[in-house]
Amino acid sequence: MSQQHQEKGTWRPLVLATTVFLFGIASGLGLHGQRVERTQRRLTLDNEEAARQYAFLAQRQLDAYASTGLSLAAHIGTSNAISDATVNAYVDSARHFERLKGIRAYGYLPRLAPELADEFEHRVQADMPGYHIRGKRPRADFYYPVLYLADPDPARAAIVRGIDFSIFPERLAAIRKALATGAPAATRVHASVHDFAKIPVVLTFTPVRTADRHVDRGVGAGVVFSVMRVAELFEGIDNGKLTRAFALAVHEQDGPARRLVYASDNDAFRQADADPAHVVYATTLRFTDRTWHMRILSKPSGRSADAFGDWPWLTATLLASLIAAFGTYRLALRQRDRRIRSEMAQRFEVLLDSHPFAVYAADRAGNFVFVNRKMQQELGLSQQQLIGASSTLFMAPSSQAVAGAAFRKALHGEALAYHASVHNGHGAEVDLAVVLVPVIVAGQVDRVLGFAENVTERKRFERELHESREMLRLILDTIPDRVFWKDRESRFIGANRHMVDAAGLPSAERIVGLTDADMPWMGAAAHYQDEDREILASGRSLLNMQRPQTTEDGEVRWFDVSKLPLTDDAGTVAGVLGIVRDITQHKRMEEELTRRANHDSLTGLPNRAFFHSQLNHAIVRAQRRRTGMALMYFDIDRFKQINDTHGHDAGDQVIRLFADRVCANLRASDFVARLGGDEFVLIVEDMAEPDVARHLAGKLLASMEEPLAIDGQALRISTSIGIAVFDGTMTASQLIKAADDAMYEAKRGGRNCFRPLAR
Ligand SMILES: Nc1nc2c(ncn2[C@@H]2O[C@H](COP(=O)(O)OP(=O)(O)OP(=O)(O)O)[C@@H](O)[C@H]2O)c(=O)[nH]1
Repeated sequence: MSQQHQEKGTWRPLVLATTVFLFGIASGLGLHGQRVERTQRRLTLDNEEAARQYAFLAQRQLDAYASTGLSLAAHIGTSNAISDATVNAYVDSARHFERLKGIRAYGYLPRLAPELADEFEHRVQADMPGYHIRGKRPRADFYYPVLYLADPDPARAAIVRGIDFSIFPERLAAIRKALATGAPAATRVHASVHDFAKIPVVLTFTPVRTADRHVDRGVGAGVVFSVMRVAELFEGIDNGKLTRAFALAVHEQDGPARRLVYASDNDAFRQADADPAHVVYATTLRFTDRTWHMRILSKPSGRSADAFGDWPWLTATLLASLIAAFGTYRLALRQRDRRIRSEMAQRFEVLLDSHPFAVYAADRAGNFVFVNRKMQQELGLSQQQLIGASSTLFMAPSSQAVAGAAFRKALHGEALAYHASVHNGHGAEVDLAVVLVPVIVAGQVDRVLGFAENVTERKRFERELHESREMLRLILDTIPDRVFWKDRESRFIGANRHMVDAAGLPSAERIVGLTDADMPWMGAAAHYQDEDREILASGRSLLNMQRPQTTEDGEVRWFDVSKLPLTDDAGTVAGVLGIVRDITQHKRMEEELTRRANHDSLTGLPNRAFFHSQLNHAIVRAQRRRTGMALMYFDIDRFKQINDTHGHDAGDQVIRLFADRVCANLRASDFVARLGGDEFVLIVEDMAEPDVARHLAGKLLASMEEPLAIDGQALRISTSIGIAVFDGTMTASQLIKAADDAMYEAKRGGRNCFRPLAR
């Protein structure tokens, strides 16, 4: 921000505050003048409501008068009789008239034709002695004498007076109107006729219909009347509160002359006409057939405002202006800060809007106050839908706790990162890596900025990679081979379970970094590392190398080892993959097969095939070493007879025992083989002289002298031996033939002897 900006920003609050102070003082003084008036107006408003209520009460009271007259008329209409009892009943039933404020008297005026007046008087006198109708008008159509009269004043108890009400024109007009309309009618306000004080009254007449045969049926038997003092009526409303608080003026509304019905005082009456502004409330009151205009006026307060005498007000004004000025100063400062912040926020928002990450800002309550375009894309919702919404609203249930905890920490000023899953507007789950940064303003975290990277794809890839690694590990651990892989320095990087077991390690992790020198086969480590180096250098595999290995128990086991180069993405050899298969079992089977192929199953001695290869080797050795070598051919004499006499099994036993006796006489270097049947051959090497062969043949002959024990029987056998001594040039066939021929010589010579060296 520029220097000019700062100065402008600093002065502005001061100028504003001073203006507010001066304006406050001026307004305070100005307002003071209006205060009284305002107070008055307020009072007026209050009063208007009160006046409205008073008017309502007045109307209710008037309605009560009218309805009481109607109910009394109904009573007389149903029980038209003349007796003390009926008078008493009438008085009792009419008691409720007495509760009405201002009722002076009420009673019944029968409608009486003049020609029936005498009869009527006579009939009434029977029950009420002395009854006499006074004031009868000459030539009148009807008389309206008082028959019943009641007075709420205890001093003026119920009396019966025979005065004819129709002598008063005012009353006669109202009576006629009531009878003509069938509804209550009232006189205008007039002075009481008999009262000395001439108090203004209104008389109400309510028509009575009766079935009496002395009066016109259906027209009206007469009227119920009541005398009401209007002043008492209005002053009695709300127990006189009305006339204490207000001035009241009521006028008759019908007719050109506005006759005054009631005025609470002369001033009020005059004021109402002179200054309508004093009228708080004006309304019309309906009373039977009459309409009254009522005006309720405010009474003058009598107080006047003193502009400079009201020190508390002025002090308050000064104080208020000072407070307002101070408040304005603070507010202006805050607004300036807010404006600066808002400008900065706007700049930030422009920057953040194009940020490659989803960026948002949340207020202290966790509601979004800003979301950038990427954020809207990630959640699939518009800015309008997101602003104001709770940031936890979109969290997957599994992430709510971690996200909530992170947000609370951020509110304490901590910047932190976490992973969370959210549900976007399309219902899909999105994995986010979120970094929360608290935005601190005036020492307090104002809002929290969130930077969220969509890691859904990455997490899916990691998950798949993990799964495929797990699968690979499972496969590697399942196959019976040992598998390992090494780096360029021949250090193990990994191995399967069999390899780890063979290495005597507790887990696959422990093999990482070790070399063959750390393994139980450390003696072969140098050799193995040479192989590794060769593969790393050449890039070629070394396949199916079979090698024995002696275990810690001393057992020799055979392994088939293949080593292959491991290449990296660039095709460079980066390590060695080794697959080691334990072929001990296979090896043993192979040896067994070889042994079986080269040995005779009956005696366990080498067979003919083995003999031939051995003979060739012996010839080569004899020639090379120039040592003596002889071949002996021999069989059991007359073996056929043994078979024939003792059976083939016994023959087999003889062959086995014969072979044992032969072997018992041989040196380790001698090679004996069974050619088949009872035929055997013996290769004698490294002979110092030809006599060695003769000597050996003699030993063999002698060894047969002891009878064999066959099936509990002693069996004598002998052998005939043909000896051929290698002359240094003979082939194997020549040597065999010479030995064979010599053996036949021995046979011919009588058996149990050897040829040709026998002497
Ligand atoms: N029990 C048994 N007999 C065999 C076996 N192989 C061959 N033979 C018999 O061995 C006998 C060999 O007889 P020869 O060698 O021809 O005659 P010999 O009776 O031994 O008489 P000389 O050799 O002239 O002394 C034959 O009867 C064969 O059937 C064998 O594995 N077991």
